[in-house]
Amino acid sequence: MLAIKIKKNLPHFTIDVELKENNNIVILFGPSGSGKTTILNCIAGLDNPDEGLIQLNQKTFYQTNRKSVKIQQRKVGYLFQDFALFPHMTVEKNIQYGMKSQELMNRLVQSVGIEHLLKKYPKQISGGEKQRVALARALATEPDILLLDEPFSSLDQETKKECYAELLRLHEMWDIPIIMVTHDYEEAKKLGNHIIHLKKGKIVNREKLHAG
Ligand SMILES: Nc1ncnc2c1ncn2[C@@H]1O[C@H](COP(=O)(O)OP(=O)(O)OP(=O)(O)O)[C@@H](O)[C@H]1O
Repeated sequence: MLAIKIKKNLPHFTIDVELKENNNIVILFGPSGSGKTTILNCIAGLDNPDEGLIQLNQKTFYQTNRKSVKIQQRKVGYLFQDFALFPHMTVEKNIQYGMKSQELMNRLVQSVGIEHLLKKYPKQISGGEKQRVALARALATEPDILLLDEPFSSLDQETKKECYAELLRLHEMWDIPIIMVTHDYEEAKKLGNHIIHLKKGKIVNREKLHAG
């Protein structure tokens, strides 16, 4: 169970959101600059709210006036908008970083279709390929929660479909919350149990799609 009730002042508005989610796929949907990435960063521990509470499975990541739990202790898998691959490591080493099992790695490498890229460095591969590597790396850590910031935006339709299927399979297998940002409403409907519509830091609509 993920419980969030946070406020954070930004230059032009205040993020003020409350969420309680079981192990669902939750889509954060909203215009550019509405606070989606900032919310993911607060869950990951890269940024802090000004006040509130962030809890995952009885573990308090953040609470007003208390020392927040460090990012390394949160067991968060995060795919960043800019993919954030380590430039000096090959694709293989990037995925192995924080990896839990070789078997899972082999499976992920195959399902996102990057077997042929393992010995290459990030600067030698395309944007869509980087995105697939970043997705495999986020999943390979077997996290307690998965945060995905536009994880499929640079992929072609065929690869997207395969990655959707793999994400749904892993979600079923691991039963963890997945919080995902996308600007693609069709994608949101295909993958999300819930869609949270954000505008200037506030939740303006909550859609329940699939049971969860
Ligand atoms: N480091 C920062 N310092 C100051 N303001 C910031 C910073 N990061 C983001 N902002 C501002 O906070 C607001 C929310 O940004 P955020 O990146 O969370 O939005 P977003 O919904 O993820 O946008 P996008 O869909 O374009 O990625 C924006 O108005 C942005 O300009």
